[in-house]
Amino acid sequence: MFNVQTYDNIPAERLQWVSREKFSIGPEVSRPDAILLRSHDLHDAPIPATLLAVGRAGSGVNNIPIEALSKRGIPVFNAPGANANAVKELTIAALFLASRNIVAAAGFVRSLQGDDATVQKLVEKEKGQFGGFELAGRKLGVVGLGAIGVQVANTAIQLGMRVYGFDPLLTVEHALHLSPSVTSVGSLDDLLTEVDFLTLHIPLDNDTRRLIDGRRLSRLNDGAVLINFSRAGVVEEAAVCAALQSGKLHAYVTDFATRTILDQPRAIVLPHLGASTAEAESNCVNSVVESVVDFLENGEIRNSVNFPKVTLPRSGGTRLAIANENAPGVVSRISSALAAAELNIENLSNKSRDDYAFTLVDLNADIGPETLQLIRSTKGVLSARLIPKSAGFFE
Ligand SMILES: NC(=O)c1ccc[n+]([C@@H]2O[C@H](COP(=O)([O-])OP(=O)(O)OC[C@H]3O[C@@H](n4cnc5c(N)ncnc54)[C@H](O)[C@@H]3O)[C@@H](O)[C@H]2O)c1
Ligand SMILES: O=C(O)CC[C@@H](O)C(=O)O
Repeated sequence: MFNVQTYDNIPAERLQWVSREKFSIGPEVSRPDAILLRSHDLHDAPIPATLLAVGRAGSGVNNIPIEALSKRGIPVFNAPGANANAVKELTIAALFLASRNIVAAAGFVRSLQGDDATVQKLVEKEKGQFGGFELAGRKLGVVGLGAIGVQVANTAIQLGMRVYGFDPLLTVEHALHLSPSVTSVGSLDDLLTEVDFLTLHIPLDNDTRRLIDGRRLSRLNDGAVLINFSRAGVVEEAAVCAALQSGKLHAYVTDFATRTILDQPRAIVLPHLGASTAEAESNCVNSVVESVVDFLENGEIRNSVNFPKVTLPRSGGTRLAIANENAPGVVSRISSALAAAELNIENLSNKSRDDYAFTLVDLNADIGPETLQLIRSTKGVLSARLIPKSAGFFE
């Protein structure tokens, strides 16, 4: 039985397909083998000694202490692309919210007092202050052409916008899905000088924190619109406020509420709603739970953000799942320890990614506690566990 502790109200009905004979799942579960969460911040929490995996039912992983978990040999899984359509749709909505002043206009109408005739008179008298502009022909810059950015760029092309994209780490997979009508720009500064709208679809990390600062905002066309469904920290908040106040920015549409931003009249602030659709929530939970279940039962790694993809068809015997440093000699030390215990390796897969590697070893016989301990204490091994012979993961 594996214990899976959940955070962020991940609904039990989304987990109905997971066998309760094999998995105890819920917020009250203790001594977790796995943690399943959305935006819950794990940075200041102690890492449970029992923990084998963390699953993020979403895309961004800045709420998870990736490096500390990696050093303990704990893979972190996410759900790449599973909420991209939901975020794309809200980002497209944001273009309209800003260009047609929809939030302020709707607020104005809602505030009107009086009978029909009075209301209609006021509407016709005041509507001029909410006049907008059209998207067709306007220039949109998309920063980050991953799962979300590609979809936003392609849909904006269909709306008749001229779209410019910037992503220094663009993958072949995402490039293949990008409309040929999107112009790829080689530097962020060059992209900024082109555009009327800028939308951000990048992860928050040490390279992207405050990426959009005062200097970069000053390169945008006057009256530009900034859209942020990425994370609050990818913009320099004080610079955004200054740009709103000076008119450099016509509007800032963001999914991330802070006191300062809420006090800006031309900020349109949403309550982190990008991925909040039934479809996205279901896709995210299904995707990440599938990865976590496969890892717990099989040791295989798919969709991890800190360890490589490793798969190995089960040959029926006992399996060792080992997280190790990506350093010379580790795999040979592991096989020497197994040979010393007179265990024959039937099948082995070792894959590496940056500083870390993961090794699956199928053995022809059961492994004793002393040998497992020996593997765990082998230089370069971060974690090792035994996966007994097992059939079928899902009911
Ligand atoms: N508001 C929401 O509810 C919501 C929902 C999903 C994702 N997000 C945020 O959006 C981010 C992107 O999500 P995704 O699913 O598209 O992720 P993704 O990993 O598919 O795409 C991110 C892209 O950003 C690119 N990138 C990284 N650093 C960059 C930089 N400095 N400049 C330009 N491009 C850079 C990467 O190469 C990658 O292609 C997430 O990390 C998360 O923070 C928010
Ligand atoms: O879980 C959510 O509601 C938000 C998820 C989103 O921020 C993500 O990074 O996938």
